[in-house]
This record gives sequence, C-alpha cells and structure tokens, in this order.
Amino acid sequence: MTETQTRPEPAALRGEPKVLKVALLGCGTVGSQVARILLEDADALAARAGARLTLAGIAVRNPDATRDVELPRELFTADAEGLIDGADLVIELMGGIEPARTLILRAVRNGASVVTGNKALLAQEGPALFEEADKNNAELSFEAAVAGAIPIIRPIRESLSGDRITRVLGIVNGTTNYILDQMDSTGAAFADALAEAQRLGYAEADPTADVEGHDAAAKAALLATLAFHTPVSLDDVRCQGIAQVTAEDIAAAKDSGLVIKLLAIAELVSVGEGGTEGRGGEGVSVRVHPTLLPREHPLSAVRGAFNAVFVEAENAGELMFYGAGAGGRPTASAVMGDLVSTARRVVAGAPGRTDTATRVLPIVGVDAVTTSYSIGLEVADQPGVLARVAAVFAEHGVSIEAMRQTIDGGVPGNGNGRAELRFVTHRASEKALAETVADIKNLDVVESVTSVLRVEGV
Ligand SMILES: NC(=O)C1=CN([C@@H]2O[C@H](COP(=O)(O)OP(=O)(O)OC[C@H]3O[C@@H](n4cnc5c(N)ncnc54)[C@H](O)[C@@H]3O)[C@@H](O)[C@H]2O)C=CC1
Ligand SMILES: N[C@@H](CC=O)C(=O)O
Ligand code: NA
Repeated sequence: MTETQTRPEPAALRGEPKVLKVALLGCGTVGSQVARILLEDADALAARAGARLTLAGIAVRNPDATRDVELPRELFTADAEGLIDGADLVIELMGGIEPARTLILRAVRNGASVVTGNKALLAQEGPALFEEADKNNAELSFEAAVAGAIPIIRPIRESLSGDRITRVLGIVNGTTNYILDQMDSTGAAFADALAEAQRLGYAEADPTADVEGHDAAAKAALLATLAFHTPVSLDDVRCQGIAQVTAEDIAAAKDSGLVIKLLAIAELVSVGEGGTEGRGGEGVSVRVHPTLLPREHPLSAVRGAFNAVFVEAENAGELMFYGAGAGGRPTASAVMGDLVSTARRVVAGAPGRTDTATRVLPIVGVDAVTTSYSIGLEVADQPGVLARVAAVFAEHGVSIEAMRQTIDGGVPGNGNGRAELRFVTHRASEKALAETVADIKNLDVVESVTSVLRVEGV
C-alpha cells in the first residue's frame, strides 16, 4: 500500500475569506436550484471565488409558498429592494421586463454586480442596462441567458475576441427542440409535447415566447451583438416560430431524409461598397425560423431539450458548442459560473467588464439574403400541371433542385385524383420566393400551398 502524503493547502484556502452577500431575486425553476447550490456547495464555492458567497435572502412574490426545493423559510422576503440594498452581488431570475429591469438598475446603481438569465430583458433593454452598469463600475453577466448550461457567451466574448466571427447558427430554444423532436420520434401531438416541456421546466412562464420563436430571437440578438460587435435588438430579428409546423410537414421531411429544427441564424452579409473595416460593406442578418436539415447534419442529432451553437470564424474555422439548453439545474450551472467569476473580480478589485459594441453595422432585411426552400403543393392530378408550376418558378428566376410527387386517389393522370408536389429550390431570395408562391397559389390547378420551409445544409 502506498503512503498518503500530506500536501500544502492551495493559497485560496488559507486564511479567512472575504464575505460577499448575495441577493437572489426569484425562486422558480432556476432560482431554486441556484439557492440549493449556494447552500450545499458553500465551502467549495468560497475556495474557488476567494470569498464566501453568503445567500442573504431570496425575493419572491409569496414567501410562504410551497416549493419543490426545500430551503430555509427565513431566507424568503417579498421586499426585493431592501434585499438588493444590502447586497454585494445580485442574481436576477424572475424573468420578464418589470420589475426585473428596475431592480437590476437599482442593484448596479448601488455598485453591485448582477448575474441574470433574462434574455427577454437584455434583448430589449440591454444597451441601457450595460451602460448603467459600466457607469457604476458594476458588471452584468448573462451566460445563462443563451443556450442554458452551454458556455457560449464567454467563448464568444473572450476566447474568440481575437478572431472575426462570420456566422452563428444554432438551436437555442430547448422547448421547441423538445416539441419538434417528440413529434418526429414518437409522433406526439404538439400540445402534449408542449405540456411535457412545461412540466420539465424548459418553457418560459408564457410558453408562447418559446413557440412563436421570440425566446430564440432574443438569444439570437444577444449572440449577434457579441459576435459582430454591433448593437442588435429583438426588433432587428426576423422571427417565425413553430406554431405552423404540422405533423404532415414532419412526416414529409422524414420521408425525404430531412428533419425540422427551429434555427437561429446570425450572419455577416455583404452590402456593397465601402464598409467599416476595409473589407467592403458589411451588414448583419439575424433570423429565426423552422428549417429543414438533412438527417446527417450535426444539428439534426441535437435531440430533446438540448441546444447546440455553431460558430464560424475566419481563423478558428467551425466550432460547435453542445449541451443542455434549458432546465433548472443546467441553467443554474451557468448562473453559478458567472457568480464565481464576478466574485473573483470583486475580490481582486478589478473593474467590471465593459461591453463590446465597437461599430454600428446596418441590419439587412431577409429580402437580401438567399436560402433554399421546400414548397409543398396540393394539385389536381392531371397532365401539364407540373409544367405550369415549373414555369412559374422559371418566371421568377427560382431554380428547382429536386421534386417529389405523391398521388392521392383516382386513376393516375386522369384528373380525378389529387397529387402532392414537393419542390426543393436552389438558393433564392425571400422576395423571389414570396412572388413565386403567390403566383403558384393563383394557378387554377393548384388547390393549396401546404408548406413553405427554408432548407439549410443541403
Ligand atoms: N427555465 C429555464 O430552463 C431557463 C430560464 N431562463 C431564464 O431564467 C429566468 C427565470 O426562469 P425560471 O426559473 O424558469 O422562471 P420561473 O417562472 O420558474 O420563476 C420565476 C420566479 O420569479 C418570481 N417572480 C416573478 N416575478 C416576480 C415579482 N414581480 N416579484 C417577486 N418575485 C417574482 C416567481 O415567483 C418565481 O419564483 C427567466 O428570465 C428565464 O428566461 C434562462 C435559461 C433557461
Ligand atoms: N424557455 C427556454 C429556456 C432557456 O432559455 C428554452 O426552452 O430554451
Ligand atoms: Na449559456
């Protein structure tokens, strides 16, 4: 048996650590897990932060409510302002715009640094909040706000700050990925899959923010701001959610070896002469929409509530970040990471980090961006239909890459049945595509346009 040797303690464990008082605002899915970790792992956190992180209190609407995580009753208060005023560090996990905005402003004006997971607030009010934090030498950290546990804010802000990011593409909403995955893999109904995502703690307090794509759009705005060093707000993001995705779309995608994912896409696009960095004119395009991907694409393997973010940078090339994008414990991990690193900065007396918008690039509308499309049509099954539809594509300069036909009833080609046509186009502008679809709808042989979905990675 080998003898166990005593080794000297790391410097961080010697002597009495400082104490930093932490105020927690909100004790729901994420807040309750943050409180648990702060209490359970207090010694380890103190060693890593160089300060004891004492949970001074938890502000909630109803201090007497029953909670899933058992926490000491005396920590709870309805007086958020009072709690903030006695704190060195504030964690905001209430969600929503107000009172979160006012409380964060109060904290930073007191000189307290803030950690938040509130992407809705940051995508709407970020610049004003960061400015106020900078003015007061406080820090506002938000790793939890994008893709839950996945470290993505810090890598973009720090590890890639010496590179030039050109594109960010990701699955950044766990709820919608869970719903689409359940519909695809088990044939679950949309409503049942959503109810399960809510039960598991993935969904926002108002799940329409997930389903309509607004949560992903807020995250896309934050990613684009950091990646391209230019202000991008929620209003700059073209957004379409998954409410219109049908079981038929999912089945048709499956038949064609594709899968539907809600993607957030932020990219630098060329906008003509001139420009900010001597590289020709640049603009930013940011959009969120359901997208067809080949099943062998790495993002197609992102199942359940998992998220993944692809980053393309001029020198680093392609990077992929993958992990749990929602849920109490994973999101609490990201919050705690921010809290420990903020505490270290406070202990060292270092200034709060300022934000990175160093230029103002134009926001490019989707009309200027080209994408491949999949278009589903119900048509009369009679001779000449295909040629008439194809002629409309040609008139608008939209080139067809592939076509599938499914006959539904009647004697094939006799005009007494219906056929479903699915076209995949080469890259086309949104404008050309919209005009094509409008003209196709007007053809007397076309009963309906059943779906229009963008395609990536083919
Ligand atoms: N649940 C998740 O998977 C993730 C959530 N987030 C974000 O984290 C934040 C918190 O999310 P959840 O914990 O899921 O929300 P939640 O709805 O489960 O919890 C919110 C908590 O804040 C309290 N609260 C809300 N308004 C209040 C008010 N006016 N006064 C006092 N207390 C108030 C509620 O009582 C509750 O305790 C949100 O900004 C959300 O977008 C970020 C990443 C993942
Ligand atoms: N509702 C969000 C939670 C994390 O940000 C999601 O489903 O991804
Ligand atoms: Na994250």
